[in-house]
Amino acid sequence: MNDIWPKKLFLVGCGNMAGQMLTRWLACGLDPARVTVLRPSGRAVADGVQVVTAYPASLAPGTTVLLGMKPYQLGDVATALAPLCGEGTTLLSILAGTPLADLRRQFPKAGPIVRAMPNLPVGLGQGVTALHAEAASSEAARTAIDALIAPLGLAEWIADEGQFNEVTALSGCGPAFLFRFIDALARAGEAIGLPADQAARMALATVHGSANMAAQASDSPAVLADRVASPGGMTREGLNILDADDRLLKLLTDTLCAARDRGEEMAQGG
Ligand SMILES: NC(=O)C1=CN([C@@H]2O[C@H](COP(=O)(O)OP(=O)(O)OC[C@H]3O[C@@H](n4cnc5c(N)ncnc54)[C@H](O)[C@@H]3O)[C@@H](O)[C@H]2O)C=CC1
Ligand SMILES: O=C(O)[C@@H]1CCC=N1
Repeated sequence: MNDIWPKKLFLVGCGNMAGQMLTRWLACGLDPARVTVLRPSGRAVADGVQVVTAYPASLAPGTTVLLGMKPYQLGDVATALAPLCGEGTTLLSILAGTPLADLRRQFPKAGPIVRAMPNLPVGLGQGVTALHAEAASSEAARTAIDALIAPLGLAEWIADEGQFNEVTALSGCGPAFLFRFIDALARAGEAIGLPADQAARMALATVHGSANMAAQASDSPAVLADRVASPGGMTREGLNILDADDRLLKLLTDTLCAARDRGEEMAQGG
């Protein structure tokens, strides 16, 4: 089998998100000896993965650098990291609201720069990662990134970088909205009289089973919803509440707009 992994992987920051990506890569066969993590705490990450608290003197050609810290730290990180990045360095950025042009300005000598927006379920191989590469990126660079991202779940190249904040709102932030929904479903069950722990278990299992079913069905979720609703039955009355004046649709549209708009602010340095 072809070696799908970068020769070396250098992670700048390994918190919630980058940590999930690394967990999955290691579970799928990435040799930990190829991985170095820079993290201020110096805390161990995984068996065999080198952790450093300062930048190395150089990066080997063929290194892929994952920018996994917070977006506002880009300037400080670039000051130390950019001199280490040459043509043989690929940069993969998961920084929300941070356009490729800003990254290129900070890393003028680096090789291909790819913007990625993963979400937390990548740790299970069930995530979504949106991708966008600079127009000048070679086919080989895109293929290498495809191979690296494939074990994480669904990968979607986004043709227009201008839509990156929209996809971030949908799939990057999406797990938080779904977690909130599961919690609200459980609390609503409690509000109508069910024991809290039982409602929590049943809400989670209902969402889990329904998501799995929707993923395997040939029909759309909209059609599946109607299939649950027996004519004249209970579900229809519930759907009527969600559907009245497009209530749920408007709520989610407002939710995505707010998240998207924050991405726009972050892109302006806010
Ligand atoms: N949490 C999520 O679901 C998602 C997060 N992202 C992006 O991932 C990035 C990280 O977010 P989280 O993992 O949520 O945050 P986090 O706070 O869990 O992780 C950030 C990590 O960076 C480290 N760090 C801080 N300063 C550093 C420095 N100067 N050099 C190297 N490492 C440093 C911190 O120790 C921390 O472990 C952000 O840019 C965010 O936009 C993208 C998609 C989803
Ligand atoms: O909240 C954030 O800014 C990041 C982007 C997507 C998920 N977390």
